[in-house]
Order: sequence, then structure tokens, then C-alpha cells
Amino acid sequence: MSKPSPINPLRLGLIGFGCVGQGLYDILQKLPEPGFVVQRIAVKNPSKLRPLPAERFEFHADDLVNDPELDLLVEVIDDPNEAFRLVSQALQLGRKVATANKAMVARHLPELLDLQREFGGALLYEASVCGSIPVIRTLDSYFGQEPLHSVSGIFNGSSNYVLTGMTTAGVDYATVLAEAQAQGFAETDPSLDMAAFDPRSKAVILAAHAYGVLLNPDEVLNLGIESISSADIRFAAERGQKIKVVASLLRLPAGGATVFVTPQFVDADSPLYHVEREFNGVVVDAAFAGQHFWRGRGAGGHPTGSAVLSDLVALRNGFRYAYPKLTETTAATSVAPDLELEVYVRHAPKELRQALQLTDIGDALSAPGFSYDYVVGYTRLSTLLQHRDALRAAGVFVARTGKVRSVTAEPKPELITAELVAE
Ligand SMILES: NC(=O)c1ccc[n+]([C@@H]2O[C@H](COP(=O)([O-])OP(=O)(O)OC[C@H]3O[C@@H](n4cnc5c(N)ncnc54)[C@H](O)[C@@H]3O)[C@@H](O)[C@H]2O)c1
Ligand SMILES: N[C@@H](CCO)C(=O)O
Repeated sequence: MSKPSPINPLRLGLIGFGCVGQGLYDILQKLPEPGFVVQRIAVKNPSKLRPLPAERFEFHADDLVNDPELDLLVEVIDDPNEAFRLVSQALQLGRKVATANKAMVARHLPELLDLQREFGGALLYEASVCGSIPVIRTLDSYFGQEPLHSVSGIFNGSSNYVLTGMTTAGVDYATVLAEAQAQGFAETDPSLDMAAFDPRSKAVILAAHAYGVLLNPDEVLNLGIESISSADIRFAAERGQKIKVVASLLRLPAGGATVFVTPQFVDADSPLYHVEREFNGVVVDAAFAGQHFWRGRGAGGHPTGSAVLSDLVALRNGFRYAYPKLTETTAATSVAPDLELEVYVRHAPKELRQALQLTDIGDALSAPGFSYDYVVGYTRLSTLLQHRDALRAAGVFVARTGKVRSVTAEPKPELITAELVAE
């Protein structure tokens, strides 16, 4: 790779020219000496109106992957399967690639690691998690040796935007979701955001860097806000709380780590309480450094383009992730052991409520003919995972209170950890 200078910048192949691709392109035009030039741009739809002359675009991404004149590739398309095909092909050619595609990275990380080891290429994906918050490189490099008690936060801008609109302005769900889509925050299929598949992918990626575990996303609990109602938001407000979609990565006292993503009641003294709109927030509780909190824009063309740019600079400098906590033992870990979570469950049909086997019921409202009914109690993480699809299909809203404890037969098991956000 030639040394960059204003007259000899590195040549980029840009695959995808949607929200993120255009955001990156615009940033590069605005920088006085970007050190990069967008040499070729591959798009999919020939008839789409675009803000650059038609001759700037071509339609076969493979041509960019195979072009040895390009120094770096940027993959920012919205199709994870095609993204994996293109990125793995590029890595087989030993190319250096930056991607924003968290669904692709989360599902294929083991193969992507193998391809880099075998062919010497490099893949960076800072833009795939929490937009412009530099969380991956910080966990991988700065906290590479330090044990982390927990990493938790708001990892999805669209659902947080919807919650802010419903909570602070009383806007209805559909209207505020349409706003998030219009601003380019949401995925092409917005149910990936609203049902928390997107933050689940991000949590799986962070688990590799924070704990050295390679998780199958399907084994990680994700519950979203598709069924949230103003009654749930009022329930939280009456207790001085807000509902946020919180991803939790926890190191367990018995060893190993576990990950889950669900709505959660968040107290006013939590840093996450104040994270609004498309902003994301990450709370890290490190063994020696203590608590860190980062807040920044989690979605949008410029914030995400900024994260891609930082990857391009890192690739130019020869940086690659070290995965310092990943060993043969940790890589084989799956989500376990089980935990008990205290949850608020609204509007569950009788069979599902029974299936959750709630214990230590703390609060409940149920009256014949009354449309609002809820119950608060403990259930197992594994039970929620088992019934996740049924809960979603039945329109049941589930939120964690933040209390988590080990599974035990005792009626009052020892509280092993109250998550930071619930303190
Ligand atoms: N929008 C955000 O705020 C944001 C933030 C972080 C990460 N991401 C991720 O970045 C990626 C792109 O997101 P986006 O918001 O820019 O999506 P987008 O829908 O705005 O743009 C994606 C573009 O890729 C094009 N495309 C699809 N297949 C293609 C192919 N084979 N070759 C060339 N072009 C192809 C589509 O036609 C579309 O124009 C996704 O993986 C997304 O999850 C988005
Ligand atoms: N759809 C994602 C984009 C950023 O990853 C979000 O709303 O957070």
C-alpha cells in the first residue's frame, strides 16, 4: 500500500451508497486533506436518483473486490448475506475492509476471524456498534487486559428515538417510528430495531472483545418495544423511571459471561436515563478503572461515516483487532449459566403467564374487563428465551426491573448483581 499524502491519497472502493455510504462520502469531501479518495462506487439499483453524476456509479460490487488498484474497501450495504459473500471474498484476497454491518459480523465472526488469519487481510467494524462511540477499539485495546464486571447500554438509536418521542412528547409509536426511518436511523426492516435484533447483534460483537466469547446470536435473548403502550411508559414515570432498551453483558461470579437485550426500567440517577433520541450510551464497569460512561450519536449518516473513517485511518496505520480475551476456551463458551431476572409483564395470555413460571410476585394488577393488566416477578433467562417468539407473537410487553440473581431452589436466592443502570 502506498504512503498517503494529499497528492497520493489511498484509493477506496465504496460498496453501498445509502445513508452511511453518503455520510462517509460527504465527510471525505469536507475534510481539507482526507488522505483518501473514493475511486469507485458500487450500488445496486440503477434507476435510483443519487446526489452525484450517474457516471460515478457502477453495479457490480465484485469488480471492486477484485480490483488490485483499490487500497481499501468499504462495505456499507443493507443485505447481510451479500455483505458476507463480498467481505469474505475480499478477505480471501487478503484485502483490508471496513464494514458497518453488525448483523453480518455478529453471525459470521468465527469465519471472518479464520479468513483474516489464513489470508492476512484485515476487517474493522467500529461503525457496526453504537455509531460514533468508539467502543470496540476501546474494549479491544484500552481494556484488553482488564477484567470487566459488566458492559451495558443503549445500543439502538431507532428504538431509543421512538421511546423518547413517546415519553417526552407523547407522540404515538407509528408516527415517531416513521420519523426515525425518515432520518435514516432505522434498518431497512425496522422490526430489526424495534424487536431488538439489531442491538443483540451489537451485544454479540462486544462480547467477543469484552469477554472473548463468540456467541451465536440466536442463543441471546432479545425482547423489544413493538408492544409498548403509553400505560407502560406511565407505569415507569410514576416510579421516577424511564423505559430504555438495555443490552447487558455480565461477567458471572462462577466464571463465563452472559448477554441479553430487553427493555428495562431505568432510574433517574443512571447515566442511561438521560440518553435520548438516536443517541446511544455505554456503561463499562471495569475491575480497576471503575465505571466509564460514553454517550454519542448511535445512528445517522455522518456519525456512522465518522466511525468508518476512523477505521480507514486505523487500517492505513496497520491496526487490526487483537481480541485479547479470546482463547480456545472462551471461544467455545455459549450463553450460560442461567440467571433469574425480575420482569414486568403486561398483557400476557394465561398460558404464557403460566409458562414464564413467575416467582416472588411483587406487584400485579388484574381486573376482569380492565384492559391494563400486569405482573412483576422473577423468571429465568432461559425461560424468556424459550418463549421469546410466542411473547412477541402475542404482543406481550416485557421489561426488566434491573434485578438479576443466580438460579437457586431457595425462596430468596442471594442477589448476585444489580446492574449498574438499576442502581
Ligand atoms: N443508518 C445508520 O445509521 C447505520 C448506522 C450503523 C450501521 N449501519 C449499517 O450500515 C449498513 C448500511 O446502512 P444504511 O443505513 O446506509 O442503509 P441504506 O438502506 O440507506 O443503504 C444501503 C444501500 O446499499 C445498497 N445495496 C444493497 N445491496 C447492494 C449490493 N449488492 N451492491 C451495492 N449496493 C447494494 C442498497 O440499494 C442501499 O442503497 C447496514 O448494514 C446498517 O445496518 C447503519
Ligand atoms: N438501525 C440502527 C443503526 C445504527 O446501528 C440503529 O437505529 O441504531
